[in-house]
Formats: sequence, C-alpha cells, structure tokens
Amino acid sequence: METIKNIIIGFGKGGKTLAKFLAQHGEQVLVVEKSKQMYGGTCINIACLPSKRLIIEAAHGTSFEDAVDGKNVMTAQLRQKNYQMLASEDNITVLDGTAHFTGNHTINVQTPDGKELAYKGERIFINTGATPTIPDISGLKNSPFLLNSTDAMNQDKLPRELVIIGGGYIGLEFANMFASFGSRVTILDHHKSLLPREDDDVAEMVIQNFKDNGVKFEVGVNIKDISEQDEQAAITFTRGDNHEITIFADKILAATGRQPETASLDLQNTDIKVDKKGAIVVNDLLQTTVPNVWAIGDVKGGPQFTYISLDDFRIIKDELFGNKERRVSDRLIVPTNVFIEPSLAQVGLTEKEAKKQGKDYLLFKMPAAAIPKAKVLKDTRGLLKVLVDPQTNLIIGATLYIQEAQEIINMIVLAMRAKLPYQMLRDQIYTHPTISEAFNDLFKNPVNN
Ligand SMILES: Cc1cc2nc3c(=O)[nH]c(=O)nc-3n(C[C@H](O)[C@H](O)[C@H](O)COP(=O)(O)OP(=O)(O)OC[C@H]3O[C@@H](n4cnc5c(N)ncnc54)[C@H](O)[C@@H]3O)c2cc1C
Ligand SMILES: NC(=O)c1ccc[n+]([C@@H]2O[C@H](COP(=O)([O-])OP(=O)(O)OC[C@H]3O[C@@H](n4cnc5c(N)ncnc54)[C@H](O)[C@@H]3O)[C@@H](O)[C@H]2O)c1
Repeated sequence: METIKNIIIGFGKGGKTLAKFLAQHGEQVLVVEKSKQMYGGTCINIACLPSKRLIIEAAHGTSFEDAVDGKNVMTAQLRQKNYQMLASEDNITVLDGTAHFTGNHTINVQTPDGKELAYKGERIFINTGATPTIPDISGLKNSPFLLNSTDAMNQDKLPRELVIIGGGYIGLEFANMFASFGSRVTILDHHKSLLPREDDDVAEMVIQNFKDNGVKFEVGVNIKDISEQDEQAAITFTRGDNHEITIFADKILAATGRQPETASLDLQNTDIKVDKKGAIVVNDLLQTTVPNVWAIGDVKGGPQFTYISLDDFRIIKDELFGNKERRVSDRLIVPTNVFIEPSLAQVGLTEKEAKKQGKDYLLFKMPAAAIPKAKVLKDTRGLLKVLVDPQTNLIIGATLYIQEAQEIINMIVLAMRAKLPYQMLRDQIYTHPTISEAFNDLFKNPVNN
C-alpha cells in the first residue's frame, strides 16, 4: 500500500484550492474524483455557474435549447481549466475513481477500469459535497417525470408545465428561470410561508413579482402521490384539510434540499462520526473525530455554499501553515444571495429577527424605484433595507432586493467586517449611474426615528 502525504477525496471548491496550495508548498497530494464530468466540483459543473448562466440567458430572451448548448460549452471549458490547474502541478496526482475508507487512515479507490487501489494518507481531507434529497412521496422516486437540478439544466426541450417541489434556493431560482424561458411553473412547498426568514414586506414583494411572471404557488401542502395520467405526471396534494387537489405537469423538479455525500465513503470502517443527517461531525478547526482527517464543504453539514467551502480551506491552511487563529466560529458575517429577478441578497439580521431579539435599531429603507440606475436597467422592482445599531452606528443587517444586489451586498459586508459606521457609506463618492450610489440617499434618514 502506497503512503501519500495528503489525500483529498472529492474535487470540490475547498479541496482543489487546498491541493494547489499544498503542492505549491512542496507537498505531495493525491486528489480522488469519482467522475471526469465533475473535475472542479459541483459549483462549476452542475450548480452555481451553469445555473446562473441559464438564469441570465433566460432574462436575455435566449431560447432554452441555445442556452443549454452555451452552458455546456462553458462548463466543458471550466472543467478542463480546473483539471489542468491541478494536473499541471508536479506534486499532484488526479486519480479517477470512487474512494471509500478501509480504516481510519486508509482508503481504497475503485477506478473506472475496475481496479481497486489502496492508499494510506498521512492527512486525509474529505470534500465529497452533497447530493439531492428526494422526499419519500408515493410514486416520486421512480417517476419518469422526476428531475433533479442537474437533469433540469440538461433537458433537450423546455418543459411546458413544470412542477417544482420545494420553494428554497433552487426552487425559487429555477422557477424564475423556467418561467422566463416560457414554462408554466407551479411551486409546491410544505411550509406555510415561502422565504420564512425574510421580513413580510420583502417576502410579499418577491412572491408578487413571481406571480406577475406567471409562477403559481401552493404552500402548506402535503403531497400524497405522484402518478402518470395521459403521458403527464399527476401530482395529488392536500392543503391543510383533507380535500385532495391534482395538478398535471410534463416534469417534476425535486428541489427539497441536498444531503451530505457520506454514503459512498464506508465510514463504518473508521472512527469518523456522522450526525443524524449523515453529515461528518467536525470541531471548530474542521477536524473530524479521527486525528489528521478533516472535512471540507457541504459534506460536514451547515450552510451549503461554495464560498463556505472556500473559507473552510482558509481555516485548514491557517492551521497547517499559518498562525492557527482561524475558526469556524469566527465566521460571523456570511452573506447570501438568491439569484432571482431582481436579486435577493441578505446579511446579518432582518427586521423580524432584530425585533425578536429585542434589539434597538435604526431602519434605513428605500424603494428601488427611487434609484436612477434601476430605471436605466428597466427594472424598478424591489427595495433596500438596512438596520443600524443606534449606539455604535454600525450596520447589523441588510436585505437588498434589487438588480445587482449580489454585488453591492459585498460592500455592506465589508463595512460590517471593518466596523465602518454607516455614515461612511452615506458620504462616499460613488461612480454614477450605479446601484451602489443609492447608499448616498438610503442612509440620509432612518424611517423609524
Ligand atoms: C443548482 C445549484 C445551484 C447552486 N448555486 C449556488 C450559488 O449560486 N452560490 C453558492 O455559493 N452555492 C451554490 N450552490 C451550492 C454549491 O454548489 C455547493 O455548496 C458547493 O459546490 C459545495 O462544494 P464542496 O466543496 O462541498 O464540494 P463539491 O464541489 O460538491 O465537490 C464534491 C466532489 O466530490 C466528488 N465525490 C463524491 N463522493 C466521492 C467519492 N466517494 N470518491 C471520490 N469523489 C467523490 C463529487 O463527484 C464532486 O465532484 C448551488 C447548488 C446547486 C445544486
Ligand atoms: N444562490 C445560492 O447561493 C444557491 C442556489 C441554489 C442552491 N444553493 C444551495 O443548495 C442548497 C440546496 O437547495 P434546495 O433549494 O434544494 O434546498 P433548500 O433547503 O434551500 O429548500 C428546500 C425547500 O424544500 C421544501 N421541502 C422539503 N421537503 C418537502 C416536501 N416533502 N414537500 C414540499 N416541500 C418540501 C422546504 O420547505 C424548503 O423550502 C441550499 O440550501 C443552498 O445552500 C445555493
């Protein structure tokens, strides 16, 4: 059995960044990836980048078929670039195959040509991501109409009627995208309200904009059964009472969350603990319950974002080569963005949360329609809301529902991290016309003072 200094299982965001870093520090690295189609990981191949490309193509009026073709060209280029980024390093070996543990520090890799290769790792980093959860609904798992997010982005033709189960990130982004391409979309969610974290004024505006784009919502539903009728999917559900409603669709997209990919790892052969959801248990340094074995990204549970996986890399880098200061628990200001039209970006507290915590706050709020750049972009939907601590003048939360929110939220994050008083954003000279210049006006007067 060959002993390797560093084994990374899965070619994910944090893992590939770590592989490059270790190699450039003269260390030997073996990266095991189960699919050639996944070099570079989930984000570039089947998630963030292809979905955002399709969302933008839909908004530009490109046909679905052309958009999918263009997306495939882009992901092929990214895959190749990612493979080269690692394979071109003398110290890195990229091995095609599925890795599973045979002991605490030993793995076997099943290669595509049927070989079983055994390795011992001085350090092992698990970066195997997550896979779609398919809920236990009668007839769903084996339905010929069922799609996951990857399938949905690779259809030959646009579904005319699309039912999406789940109104979270993927549900909302794909509903907006497919409706813009021309599908008739219905979202079913078992929660009574969509966007439960958001303030009512924001959630109501988002939902109204979706409805104006033709998307229908059925919330608080209990889906009873999926069957086939007249070459369509028949989806039967109840809404609170026992009265059954059946709707029909060409395709059903399950967007009901993603579970950590630990099933393939044979962790029962190790002392690596997983929680009830199958996520690898880690401490504040991302160490598993076995010394010198770490977990990175979606596989360890918690927030599932590419930038979290990247930040996991920073924590491990700091532990191995830095001053050992970074911790998961110091990751306090984490922005999010739902890529709908317009974009919905969020960081820190919402007004609802501030009230619940009994926090004093100044509320700065303005409609997107008051911003010249929104008029230039021909989309004046949305609003900006920022909460400020009246004692310190520091920003404690922001919800930006506006075109380009995914960009300007990062300015708010920087102000929060650098502990800049809100007046800095109010008095800054901005380029014009931009969405960010709205901060000049937004921060003039709080609306609750
Ligand atoms: C449709 C969609 C859109 C998304 N959009 C965004 C977005 O806009 N912004 C954002 O930040 N996040 C987004 N996400 C979430 C983001 O994609 C994930 O959080 C991120 O890619 C997780 O990266 P990771 O480092 O955990 O591992 P991954 O990138 O998931 O990599 C895991 C790799 O491990 C491989 N693997 C698994 N098991 C084995 C094994 N046993 N042996 C060998 N290899 C194995 C897999 O093939 C895969 O390549 C989106 C997700 C989806 C599904
Ligand atoms: N822009 C982004 O950053 C982005 C985009 C897409 C995905 N992601 C990541 O991918 C993860 C997975 O996305 P997702 O949308 O699948 O999960 P999610 O957790 O965001 O949403 C799942 C939704 O499905 C609903 N649901 C679950 N079971 C159901 C059932 N049986 N019947 C009806 N509704 C049901 C839930 O109420 C919830 O609203 C997200 O958590 C996010 O971290 C991020």
